[in-house]
Amino acid sequence: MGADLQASLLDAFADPELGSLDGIRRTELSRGAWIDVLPGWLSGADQVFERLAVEVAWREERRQMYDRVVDVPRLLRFYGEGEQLPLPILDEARDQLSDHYTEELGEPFRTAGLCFYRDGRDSVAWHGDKLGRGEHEDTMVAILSVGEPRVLALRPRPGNNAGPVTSTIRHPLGHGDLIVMGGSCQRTWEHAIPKASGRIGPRISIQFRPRGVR
Ligand SMILES: O=C(O)CCC(=O)C(=O)O
Ligand SMILES: [Fe+2]
Repeated sequence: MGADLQASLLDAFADPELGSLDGIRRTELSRGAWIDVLPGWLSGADQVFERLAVEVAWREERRQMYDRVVDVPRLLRFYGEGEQLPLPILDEARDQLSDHYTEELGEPFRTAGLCFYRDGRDSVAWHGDKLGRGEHEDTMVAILSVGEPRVLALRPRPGNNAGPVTSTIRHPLGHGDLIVMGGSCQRTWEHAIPKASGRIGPRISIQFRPRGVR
């Protein structure tokens, strides 16, 4: 049996567990934005994916796009402040992130937004999480990814005399990986999960945010 297959079979039975955040690595972008990345933060991620896929009351949403109403191309569930999260490991993840970033962020992570990408046709268009404070203040959005690896793309926000967009970053997010977008990232940069072609399995993203950021 190959080592990869053996590891994935073991993972299928393992209870979920978070590693230390000490090994997280920062990349400075521009204009005060940065990303911190830690591959494989969550082990036993198979169980987390399976349970979230089945147990969460996923919602389809529709949004006004210019003169039409269109389906949002992913399923959603938002857990506001104080709402019970679907799995204890998500409380652990939020609390560990709050501890790790306490000095730099100055407040805890409080909400959890979940997205379910059913296949490669599901996506998120370019945006910053700037409903609320992200538009004016530095903040952080931490994303834990489980399931099919998908690319998180980042680019400087167009306009503001930003010049041509030459610096799109395509960051692959795999099963159990963590990325934290920080500093001015929500207002000076944008991010997206582009559509993907080929046989793309489902992915669930868990985004932790402080109060008033969305
Ligand atoms: O799926 C992701 O990792 C990103 C989702 C996202 O950007 C959002 O919901 O604001
Ligand atoms: Fe976002």
